[in-house]
Amino acid sequence: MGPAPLELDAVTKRFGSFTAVRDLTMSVPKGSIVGFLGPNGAGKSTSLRMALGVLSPDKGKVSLFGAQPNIESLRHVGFLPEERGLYKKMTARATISYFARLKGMSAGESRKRADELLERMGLGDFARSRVSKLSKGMSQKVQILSSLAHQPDFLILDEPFSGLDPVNQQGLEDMIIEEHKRGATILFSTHVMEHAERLCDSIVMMARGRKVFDGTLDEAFGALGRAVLIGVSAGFDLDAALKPKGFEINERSGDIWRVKLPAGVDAQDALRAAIDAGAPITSFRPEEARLRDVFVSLVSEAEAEDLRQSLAADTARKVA
Ligand SMILES: Nc1ncnc2c1ncn2[C@@H]1O[C@H](COP(=O)(O)OP(=O)(O)OP(=O)(O)O)[C@@H](O)[C@H]1O
Repeated sequence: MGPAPLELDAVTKRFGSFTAVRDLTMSVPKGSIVGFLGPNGAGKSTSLRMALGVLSPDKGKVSLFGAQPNIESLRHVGFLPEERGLYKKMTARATISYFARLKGMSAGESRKRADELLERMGLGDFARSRVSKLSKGMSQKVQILSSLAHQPDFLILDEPFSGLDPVNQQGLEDMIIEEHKRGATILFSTHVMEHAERLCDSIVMMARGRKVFDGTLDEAFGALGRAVLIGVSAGFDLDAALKPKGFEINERSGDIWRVKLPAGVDAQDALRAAIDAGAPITSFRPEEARLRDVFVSLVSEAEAEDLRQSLAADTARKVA
């Protein structure tokens, strides 16, 4: 099986007194597609830079194919950086073939591969156009193709979907699936949950430099808990009616209430309890959890925890 493409073991990265990544442990197993999620500033790009050896961690250990990132292991990696940048005067074809050659492909092979990839991404007619003549989305596609032209074993894509329209986002999803079928392991960062939902085996979620979740999609939905949405006629207090029956309501939108389902209790039980309590029910729908909900819930928990810790630290300072 060989070593995992990537293992981060308790890595921490500080910039001055600011900790961008704190004690992050994660693993990207061979053959997986892992989504790396988190809001702006969560520490995703910093972690990916450490994975590639562009930044060194202040603490902890990075292992790329079983060793510290080095020239040999990096040949097997394709990387799309968050900061985009291509040589404006080069043609699309020359750009892709140049990056493939840097990673060891022969000149002839790299040109053939560039043509193939440009055709596949709908850019066949622009193969000989200079990058300066391409639209923003087109040059983004050229940059993505440049990262995978040498058929890497491990693809690390930092926000690959940003800057692409919905049709091209779909094209990129298809390409990621193809790369995976070819045998590549893939790690990509995003804050668009839908891509992760469709593509990933597992996800790692970050907030404020800390890992807040690491597991499969099913486990992520499990972390959120199940719920049912019950609509009642205006003015009825469903919370007051269901609380004595052991149900908890944490959200409400107009007259639609989100009733949490404790373990072992299903949606029908909540409906029955609401009817028994005399609720004038207008609608009933078991909630279909989305990754977006899990994300919002875990990120807000992490933010609340941060706030609690800083208030506690403030109080401790004042007392001292
Ligand atoms: N070289 C640096 N010097 C100082 N601070 C930095 C540096 N690089 C990143 N940071 C800070 O570290 C934090 C994490 O940044 P990072 O780019 O890793 O987040 P991210 O999760 O990739 O966010 P985004 O989705 O916005 O790209 C941010 O607050 C950022 O300002």
